[in-house]
Amino acid sequence: MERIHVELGERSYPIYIGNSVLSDGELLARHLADRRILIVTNETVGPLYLAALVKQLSAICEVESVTLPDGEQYKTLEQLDTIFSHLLKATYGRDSLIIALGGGVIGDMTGFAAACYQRGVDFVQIPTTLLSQVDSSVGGKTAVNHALGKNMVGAFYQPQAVFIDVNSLNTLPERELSAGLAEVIKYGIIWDQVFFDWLENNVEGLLALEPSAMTYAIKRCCEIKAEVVSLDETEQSVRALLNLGHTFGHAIEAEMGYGNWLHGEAVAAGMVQASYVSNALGRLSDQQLQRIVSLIAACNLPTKGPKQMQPEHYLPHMKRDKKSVQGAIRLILPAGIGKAELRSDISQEVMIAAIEAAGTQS
Ligand SMILES: NC(=O)c1ccc[n+]([C@@H]2O[C@H](COP(=O)([O-])OP(=O)(O)OC[C@H]3O[C@@H](n4cnc5c(N)ncnc54)[C@H](O)[C@@H]3O)[C@@H](O)[C@H]2O)c1
Ligand SMILES: O=C(O)C(=O)C[C@@H](O)[C@H](O)[C@H](O)COP(=O)(O)O
Ligand SMILES: [Zn+2]
Repeated sequence: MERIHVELGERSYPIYIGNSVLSDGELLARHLADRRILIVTNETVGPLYLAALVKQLSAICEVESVTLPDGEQYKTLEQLDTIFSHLLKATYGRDSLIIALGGGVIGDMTGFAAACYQRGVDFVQIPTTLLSQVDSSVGGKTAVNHALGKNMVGAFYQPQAVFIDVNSLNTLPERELSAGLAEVIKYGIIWDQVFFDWLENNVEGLLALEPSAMTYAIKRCCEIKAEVVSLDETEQSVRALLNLGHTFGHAIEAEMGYGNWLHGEAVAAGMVQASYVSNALGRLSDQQLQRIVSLIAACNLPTKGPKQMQPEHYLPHMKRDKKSVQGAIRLILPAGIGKAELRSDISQEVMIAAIEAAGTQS
């Protein structure tokens, strides 16, 4: 069992990574005993993992569950209300604890519900997708979508603990595994060239769910995310680097209709588009650009934008991005491999040229 510490003063918490975390009664009891717990899950993950978790928890606490519909299109205020209604009808108090059992959609919504319910109750993340294990369960960004933009209504609200059971990936569809690898690659590009090199040499093992490769990748991503979040919890500076590819990617998700392009797929294409901007500025060599494109393609991820989107379709979304200042778009751009920078001096012409250079799907 691996344990990573997220250092945030009184909001610090552990991340546990292992292959039997969900059946480790002693570990769960350490964090959850004697609490009144509501598990939030969805109609796909519930049938797979809810019964086993409830069985463990029933021995140590009072537990109920609520099951939401599955999909990015349900990451809405309406579904949040379903959680609140359940909590209120069953008279959950401020001493309650909410568990997110699922991928990033369930994690982001449950975290936001926990931040809001009676002005804040404890919550724990049990992420079951690769993407949520390497990224969304850590760091306390919680939110729901708005028709006009991704994650536009939310809060920074940290969990009490994160329990990552690598075995849960065995039931994950291949497309979702690839989507998670997009955020894995992101860490290599923005922070750790050695990790990027390692990824190039271990793609096959990761796609085959080889346990030691997968556990290492999840651990390294959580270490990097914990380090970045500890330095800058509320994205005043360095945390913005975790947004590589997201200004373009969120535009794709919103424009294409939530759920049509998976978050990881949109981020993959967005990282390529951002890399073309860097290349045009002389901050990323042709060879480095090609390595990024090749690694993304090797993970069965898109390297080009959707054929339905012309460059001008991106811009209204990009202007609403949360990193924008007074309507000016700010981009995270690779500065070589293993390093990235926040740039606010990129003209829209350069952005459009990069989207065109990256290409659109045929
Ligand atoms: N808060 C953050 O820092 C952060 C970081 C990255 C992404 N996100 C958000 O996370 C979301 C994407 O998360 P995601 O990729 O996990 O998508 P998701 O939550 O939609 O899960 C993907 C699919 O896999 C299913 N699933 C989950 N676990 C499974 C399992 N073990 N076996 C079989 N099926 C399983 C889900 O039901 C869903 O159909 C987006 O909304 C994105 O904005 C947030
Ligand atoms: O944790 C962060 O910070 C991130 O930016 C991680 C991203 O992968 C994630 O998609 C996040 O939800 C995007 O944040 P947003 O502020 O652009 O909505
Ligand atoms: Zn993301």
